[in-house]
Amino acid sequence: MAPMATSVSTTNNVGGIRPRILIPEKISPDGLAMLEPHFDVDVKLGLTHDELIAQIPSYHGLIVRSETKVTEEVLLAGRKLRVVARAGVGVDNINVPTATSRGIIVVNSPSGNILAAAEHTVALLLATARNIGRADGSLKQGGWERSKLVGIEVGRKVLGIVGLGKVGMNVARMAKGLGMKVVAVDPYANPDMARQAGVDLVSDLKEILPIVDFLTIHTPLLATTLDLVGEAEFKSMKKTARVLNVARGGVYNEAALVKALDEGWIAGAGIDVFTSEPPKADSAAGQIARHPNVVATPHLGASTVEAQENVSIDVCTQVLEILRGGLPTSAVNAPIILPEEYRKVQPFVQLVEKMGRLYSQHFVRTKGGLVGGRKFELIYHGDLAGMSNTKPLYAALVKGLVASFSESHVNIVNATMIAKEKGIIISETHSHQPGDLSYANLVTLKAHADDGSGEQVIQGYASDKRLYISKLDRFNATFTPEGTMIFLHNYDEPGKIGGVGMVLGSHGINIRFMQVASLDEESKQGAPDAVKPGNEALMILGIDRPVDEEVMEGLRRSEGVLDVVLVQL
Ligand SMILES: NC(=O)C1=CN([C@@H]2O[C@H](COP(=O)(O)OP(=O)(O)OC[C@H]3O[C@@H](n4cnc5c(N)ncnc54)[C@H](O)[C@@H]3O)[C@@H](O)[C@H]2O)C=CC1
Ligand SMILES: O=C(O)C(=O)COP(=O)(O)O
Repeated sequence: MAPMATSVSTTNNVGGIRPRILIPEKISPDGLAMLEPHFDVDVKLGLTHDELIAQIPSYHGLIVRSETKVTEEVLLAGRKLRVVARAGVGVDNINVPTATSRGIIVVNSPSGNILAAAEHTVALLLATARNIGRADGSLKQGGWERSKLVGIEVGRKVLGIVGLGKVGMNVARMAKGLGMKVVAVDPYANPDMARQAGVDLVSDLKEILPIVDFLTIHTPLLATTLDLVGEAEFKSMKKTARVLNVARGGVYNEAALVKALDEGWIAGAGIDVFTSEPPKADSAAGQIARHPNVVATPHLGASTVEAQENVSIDVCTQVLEILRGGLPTSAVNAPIILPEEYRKVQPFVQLVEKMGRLYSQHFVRTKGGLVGGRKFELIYHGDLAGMSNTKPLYAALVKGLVASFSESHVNIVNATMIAKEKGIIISETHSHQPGDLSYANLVTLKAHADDGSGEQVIQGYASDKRLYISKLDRFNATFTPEGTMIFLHNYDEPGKIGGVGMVLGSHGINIRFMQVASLDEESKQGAPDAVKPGNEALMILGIDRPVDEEVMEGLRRSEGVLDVVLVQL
């Protein structure tokens, strides 16, 4: 079938790069309307896996439900991808480890559809108890079967729940409302919440299997939950028991379920999800879907108008935020950071990244040092010292440090992994010393070298959203780290500025700003005779464009110049 393409918006931004978002599944328009003004949103339903791989390279965002398999191949082909959004809960159709290693943020909507899923579970519970599917089918075929379709009541019956998470807990409350006794197994559940909901929490699935009249599983599909209920488990259940699955195909072993139904080990099942969707006719899943004692639905748990609106708005809000450089509220592969925390830390994210770039270009060139294999210390002073979630700052430092020598796209998702790969060790210190408060928020970056080249220091602060570097190694300065800059280490003698101005002027290079930073007090006193004690300075020049080696050589040859470094920030 040819893919159906609907371009919700195709206009481009002035100046070109307008992020593109691909949507290969039906997503409620409520969220998409938020994206249209900012991005090119292409809804292309019915793409095959190969078509998805062919199309993904030009997209920055991908929004899916459960049908699209976001495999390693798709993620590797998605060279521009920044975010994969799952408009729902389960991310088992997304290769999250690959996304993480590529720095792609995976977001979901953890609670937008849980009420829908819980209600669908209850719908299947009652449908299996009262043979609703068969009765409806028979009547539509012209039948009028009453005695064959006698059901059972659910009130006063025992419901076993495996996985007392968001969906499981909602099912528990609804079942209590139906007058059921509820028992649950979940090693990570909150016992107080269970008690308050009137649920008996037990530690072992084996304990509840012989006593339940209905069993429902609400765990994600993990290695530990695959085939949670197999032949042995079905055999230990009451012959009158019914099982429900609105979680994921595979938590009940499908072949064992067919056997349990055929052999009469249990009485029936209500199944919404299958190991392969749609189930293949000759597979166990297909047999389940067709079985007369099964009420089957085609993965409809989240398919309500309300749930689809919720999940669409939830994930589109996050996609918007991420593609504008912000952070999501429910990333599957990134730490959670609250919006107000992020607003506070945001200017420092830029500052710390610049400090990392400055380090890797300035110190590595002047001292012949290394970035990889080094130990760095980030020290937060003033108000920043009180921040508990400094993960964005950590990530920004890794990004700044590796930007000059690596193609890696570093972000909050993969920063720890990339730092580890490069042998960069970063410790963070929250300094509460009163002496630190010359600025409200100050960050110090220290690099400790094992090779004897000493300790390097960069200090900076942000004020009114402007960034400043206030110390570079032994020099006190105040400059804005941006654009192309030349750092010229020289003897502090008259005539230096004129000489440098002449060299740059003769090559037609404009100086945006210039500053002479002097040695800090401690260094003035301790300076060795060879460098004329207290007589060193660091000239910092902001220039309007990158310069070539000839200009740099000209500067190096100028009288009294010790060292010249070109830095791009
Ligand atoms: N059919 C559908 O359309 C929908 C299906 N779902 C699926 O429902 C499932 C549950 O979703 P939520 O409740 O939102 O997840 P959740 O993460 O809130 O809850 C899962 C619970 O399972 C528990 N658990 C994990 N391993 C366990 C084990 N071995 N034994 C017992 N408990 C275990 C966890 O402690 C957690 O409390 C997911 O697989 C999700 O994809 C969710 C929405 C719609
Ligand atoms: O949210 C989930 O986990 C679901 O299974 C819902 O899947 P869907 O978005 O309806 O394809």
